[in-house]
Amino acid sequence: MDGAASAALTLDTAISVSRVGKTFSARHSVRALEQVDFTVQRGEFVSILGPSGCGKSTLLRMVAGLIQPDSGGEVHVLKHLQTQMSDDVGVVFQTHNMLPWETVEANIRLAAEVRKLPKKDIDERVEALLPLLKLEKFRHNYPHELSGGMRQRAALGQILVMRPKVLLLDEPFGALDALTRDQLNVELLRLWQEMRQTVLLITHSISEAVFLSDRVLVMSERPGRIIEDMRIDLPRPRDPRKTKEAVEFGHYVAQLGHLMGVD
Ligand SMILES: Nc1ncnc2c1ncn2[C@@H]1O[C@H](COP(=O)(O)OP(=O)(O)OP(=O)(O)O)[C@@H](O)[C@H]1O
Repeated sequence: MDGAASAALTLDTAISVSRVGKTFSARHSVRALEQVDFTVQRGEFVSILGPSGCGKSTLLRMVAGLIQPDSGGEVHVLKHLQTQMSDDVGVVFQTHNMLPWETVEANIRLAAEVRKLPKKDIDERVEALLPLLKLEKFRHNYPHELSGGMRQRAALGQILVMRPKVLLLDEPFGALDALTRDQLNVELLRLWQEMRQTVLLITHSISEAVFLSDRVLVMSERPGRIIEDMRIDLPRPRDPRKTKEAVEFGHYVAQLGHLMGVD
């Protein structure tokens, strides 16, 4: 890391991505990312918007330690060079990862049990999580007995049980209808306000990004670069109706729409 990049790694930095590029060379060579640089402070909620195929998921998987950048690029999470997955970082994908033959509660307990956390601690964590996720009444249900929104809430629970300091969300509500998605966004904000993890969210929805975030990063067409880093100065806590009716909300949405060429 050079001087400037290391200076950016202040005490409060949770995620630092510096000079990251990625070329995949499977069937044919694809340059997915080019010179990506950004930092996320501890406790910040940051969203990434960008056209389909610009490398958003690739970037998130790098922050998760699932794939490595090309030489020269570095990703640090909580001051550690990210070379593999760690329990400090939780990732939720668009499709859930629940075992169909286990109940909601058993699925939520799973990661903590695999890591052999004391039963008492797991019990406490699950009892705290179920009401937060509004799943108390469904704890004994199986995944196929849940609605899509409940399944994604349970999937979030499977990750939150590990109390990750950094939460990476790859379009976690992307497959849901608009109404359920709006409801889950409100719940996600509520959870974040209680737990205050650092969150990095990938979304295709401009209004979702503005509603949830402290900052929105916009990526270019592939190879993806960060072309905008916009601070969202809307007051918190954010009431959905008041926030979305605010003139400033409309301005942010319009500015981002313009940058993404959708206006
Ligand atoms: N494991 C891989 N092997 C080869 N190519 C890959 C791999 N993963 C991603 N790519 C390519 O890298 C590019 C970026 O993909 P990525 O999934 O990161 O984009 P994205 O912005 O998340 O897309 P979308 O918004 O459509 O989900 C694509 O061209 C994709 O085909």
